[in-house]
Amino acid sequence: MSYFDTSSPSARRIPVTLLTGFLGSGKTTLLNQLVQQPSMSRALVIINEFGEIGLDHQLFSASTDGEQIELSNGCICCSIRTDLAKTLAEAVWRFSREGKRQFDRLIIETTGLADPAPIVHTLMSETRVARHYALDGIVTTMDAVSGSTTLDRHEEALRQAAMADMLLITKQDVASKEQLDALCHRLSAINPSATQKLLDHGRIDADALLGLGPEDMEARSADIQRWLGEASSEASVAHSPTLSPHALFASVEKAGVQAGMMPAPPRPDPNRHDDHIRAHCFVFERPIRASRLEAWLSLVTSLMGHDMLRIKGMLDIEGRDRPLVIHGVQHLFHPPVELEAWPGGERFSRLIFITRDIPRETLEMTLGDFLDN
Ligand SMILES: Nc1nc2c(ncn2[C@@H]2O[C@H](COP(=O)(O)OP(=O)(O)OP(=O)(O)O)[C@@H](O)[C@H]2O)c(=O)[nH]1
Repeated sequence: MSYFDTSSPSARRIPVTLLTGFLGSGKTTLLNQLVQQPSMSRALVIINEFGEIGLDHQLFSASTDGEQIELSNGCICCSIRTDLAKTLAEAVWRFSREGKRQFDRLIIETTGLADPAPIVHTLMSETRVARHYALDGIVTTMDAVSGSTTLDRHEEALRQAAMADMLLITKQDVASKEQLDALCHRLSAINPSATQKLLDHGRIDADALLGLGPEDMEARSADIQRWLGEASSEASVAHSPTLSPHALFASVEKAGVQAGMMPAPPRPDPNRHDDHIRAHCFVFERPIRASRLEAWLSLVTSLMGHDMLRIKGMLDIEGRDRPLVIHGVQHLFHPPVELEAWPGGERFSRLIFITRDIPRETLEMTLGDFLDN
């Protein structure tokens, strides 16, 4: 029997959960919890990351043996939509053994800047995809601390909230009651039909996220587009040449992580989402002194405020053997987490900044001053 045989009951379409939510709102944290649970044990996970150096897939693979695909050459809602379609179509045979598919559910974690509508469109309208997959639901994480500000400032967040079947409100433990109430109230106005749940560090019964069953996603998507006042779901993205290296920092290539992560020349710029939002990735080969990095991070977050959207890092800190993972979401820094081992045995620091209207040179100049002294 072939897995292309759609007449067979075992070849029913594969349910897809679209996991979305703004930068740093807790998608990877949730995903790591979900894949530990029996109902997700045969899930294939696709992680789409913004910027040429991805960390999420490494943090995810550190926590599970499950099958995963990393897409980091751009955002699947815009610049690499065709890559998504191709990846989905190929996954059916790529993750098969002796004619049997090795996964029976798909979870797609989008970038924090993704518009879910074009992704839904790809799932439903690309014949080679729609033949095998069916949307099971859109789950959106919302950060209770920064959620209201993010909805004010970023249309992407508004779209993610508006399209959700389930809204998972994260970080209630560090939010004030006013922040939490205001966000829940606002979300009810934006998307009254979505279920809202409070999430503590990603902990939820995975079964609660299954079968959310949008009946007519196409119609709903069109309604939402109208509601958002936009005529088309097609995103247009400006592309620019890739980053130029700086003497202070080892290039990604030198650090030996080129394979599968750096874009080939004609590809869209993976670090650029639109004319304003950029990912700036830095790699350091030598261990970093914690006190200097801390001083620098507090300087840039206080100076650049809301325009510093997200900081992620896996760091080789002087005096420590294990990697330290740091997460900054706008003004909030989460407690760092020490991993058991260096993913893939590659010991070096990587720092990723997702910014609005902050040129790379500004970061390089200040970082250079701090780390040189
Ligand atoms: N206090 C608290 N922290 C949380 C909670 N959920 C997630 N976090 C923290 O928030 C930070 C960002 O979480 P991630 O899961 O990486 O967020 P993300 O949405 O995948 O981030 P991007 O990939 O940048 O879009 C991490 O430090 C998490 O530990 C929560 O419920 N409470």
